[in-house]
Amino acid sequence: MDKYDRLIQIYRDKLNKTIYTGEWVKITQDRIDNFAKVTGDKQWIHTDPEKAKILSPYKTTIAHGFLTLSMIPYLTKSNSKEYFQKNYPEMSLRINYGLNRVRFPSPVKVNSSIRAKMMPISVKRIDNGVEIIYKITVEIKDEEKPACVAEQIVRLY
Ligand SMILES: C/C=C/C(=O)SCCNC(=O)CCNC(=O)[C@H](O)C(C)(C)COP(=O)(O)OP(=O)(O)OC[C@H]1O[C@@H](n2cnc3c(N)ncnc32)[C@H](O)[C@@H]1OP(=O)(O)O
Repeated sequence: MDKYDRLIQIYRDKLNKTIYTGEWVKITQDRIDNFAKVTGDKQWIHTDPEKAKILSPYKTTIAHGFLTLSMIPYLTKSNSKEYFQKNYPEMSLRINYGLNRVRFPSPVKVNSSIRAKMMPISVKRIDNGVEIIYKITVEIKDEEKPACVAEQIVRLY
């Protein structure tokens, strides 16, 4: 058994279980505006509180869906050194291979709080490595429907 088989063994026991629940993070207008600036997506539904109050079905500004998506590493702390050492023993490199299904079931209204949960749903051997797929659910405080559900594919070497 090599280091990849040992990692697969560890993850087989974690499959379909929530292995991490992050802290709540408030989504401020400032964060939304900064995301609008760096991506060039300045649609009023996100950036104009006065217009949104009158015209938006949500009666306030909402976060870009891609902002929520891009916060997944921060919300799960999965890119930290501590996370890597704890969760991927013996590995030296992690690659974000991409996403499968992504949905934004519920809008994130400004000043609401979100957090992420991680659940490994598949683990398999690949050439000189291991591939793990996580189901990520981003919840909104005091709301039933999540902001985002996504499957993230991670490769470990
Ligand atoms: C110009 C603006 C740009 C933006 O960036 S806007 C910001 C980002 N987008 C949003 O905020 C959209 C928010 N979403 C919604 O308002 C609603 O969403 C919709 C109106 C778009 C659709 O609503 P409904 O037709 O009622 O669909 P459903 O029941 O919400 O399901 C949508 C998909 O989400 C999955 N889903 C819902 N709840 C869960 C859950 N709890 N766990 C896992 N998946 C869930 C479903 O299965 C389905 O998926 P399946 O399209 O593949 O059938």
